[in-house]
Amino acid sequence: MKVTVVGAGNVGATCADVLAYREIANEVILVDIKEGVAEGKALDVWQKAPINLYDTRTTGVTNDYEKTAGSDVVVITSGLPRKPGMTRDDLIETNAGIVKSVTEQVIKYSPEAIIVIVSNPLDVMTYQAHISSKLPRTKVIGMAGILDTARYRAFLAEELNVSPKDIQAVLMGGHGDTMVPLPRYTTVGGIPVTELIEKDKLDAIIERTKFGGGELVKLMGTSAWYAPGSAAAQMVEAIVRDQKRVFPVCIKLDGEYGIDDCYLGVPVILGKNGVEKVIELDLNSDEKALLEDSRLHVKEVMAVLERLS
Ligand SMILES: NC(=O)C1=CN([C@@H]2O[C@H](COP(=O)(O)OP(=O)(O)OC[C@H]3O[C@@H](n4cnc5c(N)ncnc54)[C@H](O)[C@@H]3O)[C@@H](O)[C@H]2O)C=CC1
Ligand SMILES: O=C([O-])CC(=O)C(=O)O
Repeated sequence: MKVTVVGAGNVGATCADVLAYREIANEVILVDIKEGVAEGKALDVWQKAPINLYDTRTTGVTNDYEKTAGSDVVVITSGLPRKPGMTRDDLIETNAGIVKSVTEQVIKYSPEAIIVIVSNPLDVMTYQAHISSKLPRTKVIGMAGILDTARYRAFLAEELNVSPKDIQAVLMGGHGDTMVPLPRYTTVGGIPVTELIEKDKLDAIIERTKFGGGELVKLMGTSAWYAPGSAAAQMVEAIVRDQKRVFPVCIKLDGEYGIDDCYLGVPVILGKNGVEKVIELDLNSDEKALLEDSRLHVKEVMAVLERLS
């Protein structure tokens, strides 16, 4: 299995590292526009192989898409990260141009690839890659839900003093402040979370999750990379190993949840064909209202993209 990661910055390099040391792919190509960056980071990951004992070949290139030919999965992380005081949506103008040109080059050499978008604003960059690639919607998907759910699970594990491994959760909607965590579908070792935590504490964790990306931007002056890079690699693993994992993933909705023509995070089954099924939960009226807020927000940002192009 061959996987290309475009953007050898914080998230892209982390993703390539996880793909290599967990031997998720046989071959990883790291691409960046900045001369030497991808080559250097790929070489560094390869030099770690004898220490951490893996044999995934990792190669870096500067804008040379011929080397990415025949990739099974392409992860796109190229683009600006936000700085303190910015929203993800503020990145749209620069990142739309980057995602468009990268997608066009990737698809030229890997027409059968499944594309995983990471660049922000996530839902609308997935839209951009979908229209630029002309691939079916099931093969152009965005990474956000695994990360947002991981933050929610990590905060709950800390509060309840349990292993994060035992917390299962699902989170829907856009990757932003309007994301929709679903306490009704959150369990701790099979026990509904609402039986283990007071409502005000759970509400505080949900609020912290919604602003989880911003919390890290404030601390570091740029956005997160360890959890995002690992989350993207987990999506790649589900695809290349045909694992049929159930994850929240951003995809264009075509009638599911009564929503048409909008890119939103929803639970899906992820396997070798990309999204193999969108799982439709029976949402209650409060959850439906939150999802509708999220849809309206993403639609507004989609309209900005349409005006730009
Ligand atoms: N979906 C999500 O949950 C998350 C999304 N992100 C987003 O991922 C993106 C990357 O974040 P970082 O890695 O932290 O940024 P970074 O600045 O560390 O890396 C971005 C890399 O993209 C490269 N690049 C720019 N234009 C390019 C082009 N045309 N072709 C190839 N490479 C190009 C840059 O040279 C740089 O090395 C940002 O847009 C950020 O907002 C970050 C974390 C989570
Ligand atoms: O917050 C950001 O800008 C990066 C991101 O999407 C996240 O970490 O959730």
